[in-house]
Amino acid sequence: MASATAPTSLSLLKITVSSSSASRSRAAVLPFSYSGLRSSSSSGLRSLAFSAADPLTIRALSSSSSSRAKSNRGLVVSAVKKSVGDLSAADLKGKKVFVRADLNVPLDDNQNITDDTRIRAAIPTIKHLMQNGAKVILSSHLGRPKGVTPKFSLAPLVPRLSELLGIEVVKAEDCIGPEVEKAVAALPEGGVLLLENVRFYKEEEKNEPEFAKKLASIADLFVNDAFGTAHRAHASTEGVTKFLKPSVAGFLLQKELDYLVGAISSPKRPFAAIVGGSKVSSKIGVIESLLEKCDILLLGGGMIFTFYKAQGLSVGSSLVEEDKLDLATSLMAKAKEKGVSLLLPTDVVIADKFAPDANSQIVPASAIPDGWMGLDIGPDSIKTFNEALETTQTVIWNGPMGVFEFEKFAAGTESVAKKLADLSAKGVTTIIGGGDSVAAVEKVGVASAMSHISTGGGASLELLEGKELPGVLALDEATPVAV
Ligand SMILES: Nc1ncnc2c1ncn2[C@@H]1O[C@H](COP(=O)(O)OP(=O)(O)OP(=O)(O)O)[C@@H](O)[C@H]1O
Ligand SMILES: O=C(O)[C@H](O)COP(=O)(O)O
Repeated sequence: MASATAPTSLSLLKITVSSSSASRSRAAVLPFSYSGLRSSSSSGLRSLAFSAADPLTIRALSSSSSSRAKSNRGLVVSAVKKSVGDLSAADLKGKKVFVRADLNVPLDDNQNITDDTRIRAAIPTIKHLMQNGAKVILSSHLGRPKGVTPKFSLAPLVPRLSELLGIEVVKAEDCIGPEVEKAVAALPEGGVLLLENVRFYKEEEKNEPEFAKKLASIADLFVNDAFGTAHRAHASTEGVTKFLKPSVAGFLLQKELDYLVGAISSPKRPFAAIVGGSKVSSKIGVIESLLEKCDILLLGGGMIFTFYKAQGLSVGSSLVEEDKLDLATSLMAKAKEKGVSLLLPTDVVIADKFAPDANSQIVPASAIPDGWMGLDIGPDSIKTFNEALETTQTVIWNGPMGVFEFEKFAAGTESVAKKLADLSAKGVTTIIGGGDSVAAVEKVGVASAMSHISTGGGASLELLEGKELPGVLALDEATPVAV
């Protein structure tokens, strides 16, 4: 298997060149006005927690990013979004703020939270609002319920939220209606009311204006911090912006955009992308987008066998997408044309069946016997990948190198995770683009070492493909400032 990387695209940010300093926005100095990057060696979630106490720090440019800012001189980035950090204390004090977060966390059969990452990631914005005397009305979905479904209630989140916020969070039984209005009226400054799962209403996913209007009616302004749901045009992510002004980005949303768009749009070079996962078909957009940006592209995971086969190699019973052979050939040609160094694994760990206890052996990529399937990248590939990564200043990773869920085939993925942690400690910007690569990084215990770990699965993939996220697009534009 191989590794993969995440590309980036910038259709979200329309960049124009200007020589006039008067027309430069703040984004001309800070790469994008919705924030500046923190130190590349800081951990994503740790730095978020830090910025909760001092939200301005999220804007502070680290020494590593200041060189990037320099290279952006003369650029005006438009379509940038206003942030909660742009609002003054007077804008917030006593105001009812509708905060959309993505608190879609996994629960076990006993309704215990098995991973609270998304709750912790939402805390900085909520704390900032509390500290500024706002009344926080917190909204989220959980799962994909069809109507009111008790097992998808947000009630199990209340104790953890209360613990992290240091106050007693009040829970509403609904997300609209008279009871909610009463609870909002009783909310003190600095208080937090958690609304019930907004997807208990089918109108949420249909983005029905009347429903959005009802949600908006209980608040004065809107903060969207739900990065993981920003690719959905739903009533609580997009619809409410039509009824609430200002509508601004929260700190988590800012940070995700900083890394998944900002750090990749003008990276410290060399810039490597590692892309893995099961199928090339699900990563076409990401690979194509990354090829426009990166210097080195490392490929791993199940997708590499389609590339091998396209080159005429035998792949045994490895995962292959026969209808994507031409695509693999054209991606290789595109890499050449763009001057991107495309690295495919040179050896693989093969198995006689798809199982944790399969027999395994290491063979050159060109010597996979019939009846065997490649389930991980081999030691030579790991060495080559590590050497290539050693030269980089920015790395983005999306998708495991192999079937890391099986211990026997986890070495390639784990070595990439460890290598990125090492690089991070040396000041390289390391970005984990969501999905299984995040699980791998957590499994290895190096999550806190990375510059940024995305809280979005589908949202991060869409962003890396260069798609515009409706939940971001709908927010107010930042006011340009002369510099
Ligand atoms: N050689 C391989 N053969 C079969 N499956 C593989 C191979 N290498 C990796 N995989 C599987 O790919 C899966 C992850 O692929 P996927 O495309 O979902 O990547 P991802 O980046 O996690 O995507 P997402 O961000 O959408 O979750 C893992 O479950 C892993 O076991
Ligand atoms: O887990 C996610 O990716 C987000 O919470 C979005 O959930 P959804 O795919 O059900 O919209």
